[in-house]
This record gives sequence, C-alpha cells and structure tokens, in this order.
Amino acid sequence: MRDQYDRPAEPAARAADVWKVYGEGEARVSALRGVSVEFARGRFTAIMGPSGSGKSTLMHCLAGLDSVTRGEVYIGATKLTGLGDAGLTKLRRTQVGFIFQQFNLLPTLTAHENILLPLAIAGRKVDKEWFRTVIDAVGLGDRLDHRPAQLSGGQQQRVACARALVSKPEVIFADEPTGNLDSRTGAEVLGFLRQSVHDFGQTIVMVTHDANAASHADRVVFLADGQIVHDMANPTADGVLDTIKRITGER
Ligand SMILES: Nc1ncnc2c1ncn2[C@@H]1O[C@H](COP(=O)(O)OP(=O)(O)OP(=O)(O)O)[C@@H](O)[C@H]1O
Repeated sequence: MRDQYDRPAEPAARAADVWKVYGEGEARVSALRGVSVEFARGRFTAIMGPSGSGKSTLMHCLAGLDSVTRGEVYIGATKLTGLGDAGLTKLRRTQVGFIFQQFNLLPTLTAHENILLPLAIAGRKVDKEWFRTVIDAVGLGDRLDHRPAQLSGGQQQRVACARALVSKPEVIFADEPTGNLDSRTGAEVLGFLRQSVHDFGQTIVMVTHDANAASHADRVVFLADGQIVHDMANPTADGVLDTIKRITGER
C-alpha cells in the first residue's frame, strides 16, 4: 500500500518493545525499557528528554549503530534485528543519513567531495539533477570547492545536510545538529531541515536539548529513564519547555 504522496505506507522507522541493557551486575544500566515508537514518512520528529534518558541510545539502535537487547527495529520494511554486520553496513549506507553536532566532514576534502563521499563509498552513481537540487536548496552553489576550514559552522552543517540528503535515505538521523551553532545559524539549518521534509518528503529524526529547535519539528517524543513518557504533535517552544519541566520535576 502507498500513501497519497506515493510513498509506502509503513513507517520510515519503527521500534517495537525495544530494551537496551549495558553492562552486567553492579554496572548494569537499562538505557531503554520497552520503547515502542513509529516515525511516519515525510515527517520531522524531535526526541527530547533529560540527560541520560536514552535519547542517543534510541537513535543508535534505530540507525543500526548499536544492537538491541530485546525487541525489534525496522527501517522501512527492513528488520534490523538479526541482520549481520554486512547487512547493517549496507543498510546504513543506503537507507540512513546522519547529521552530527560536530559536522564530521573530512578536512582534506572539498564540500563537493564531502557531499558525494557516502555515494562513492557505497559505489552508487550520482544523480546529477538531484545533486543540483540539493545544492540549490542548501545554498552552497558558490562554496563547493571550499574545504571545511574555509567554511563557517553553519555552512559546514549545510554541507553535512546535503551529504545526508544526496543519497535519498529512508531516514536522516540528526544528533544535536544545532548544538555547535549560534541561534541564528541554527535556525537557518533547522529551516533547511524543515524545508527538506516539506519539499522532498524526507523523514528526519532529531535528538535535541533545545526546546526552540524541537519546535521546528512536527512532533516531539519525550523520553525519561528509558521510556517514552509523552508524545506531542505540532509543538511550540513553550509547550516543549513546560513538558520538560514537568518530566524533570516528576523524576
Ligand atoms: N556504552 C555504554 N555503556 C554503559 N552505559 C551506557 C553506554 N551508553 C549509554 N549508557 C548509559 O545509558 C543511559 C542512557 O544514555 P544515553 O546516552 O542514551 O542518554 P541521552 O539521553 O542521550 O543523554 P545525553 O542527553 O546526556 O546525551 C545512561 O545512563 C548512560 O550512562
């Protein structure tokens, strides 16, 4: 079945009763305790919660960067749990895009080369028209030959956004994408992420501590102590702040 945008109807990513336990004995930590959540296609979702609530663990499990102790994870129709290392590597290369707080660009490569690196590694052909569309959207046309050190933080993060988008992944996972940017530049990057959801139907899941950043999303999922404690549609910064205060107060 497909939806009105001709996208498959299943969620872009899904966790079903996921548990993640680190360590043993005295050092045992249950970072995720029975998390079930679906991320609809073409939506921008923020994950929030106090420090240590399991946000990064959930993102890493969803992206196939970490294994789950119990439960199941899907990217599109692909079940990650049970895929071997080779299968997971292929999935991460073809179906998942990443945006990190520290940009994670290779310093010796130009913006152009950085953007195309994941496709080169995966041995995939470049769709030139799509590449142009992405470059125009992030507004990097005149910076493509620059190396990261010759770009501002905001420009570097836009290169990272283009790198994530160019392979048309099922989901882009963004880990504190504005954490290293001032508020104006951060807002530009968030505006661009929002636009890629609206214009290209991209699915984005973003971990953030910033209520203002979360208010750019369609939905905010709140974690506390490894469990989902609240799910908010059409968030406002004030609504997000109130919820965070309530969750922190209840702990
Ligand atoms: N590799 C690991 N080994 C042992 N414990 C871990 C490991 N990774 C995370 N944890 C623990 O799991 C819990 C959840 O951590 P996680 O990093 O997912 O939280 P978070 O919400 O992303 O926190 P923050 O906002 O501080 O980044 C914490 O108690 C943390 O100490």
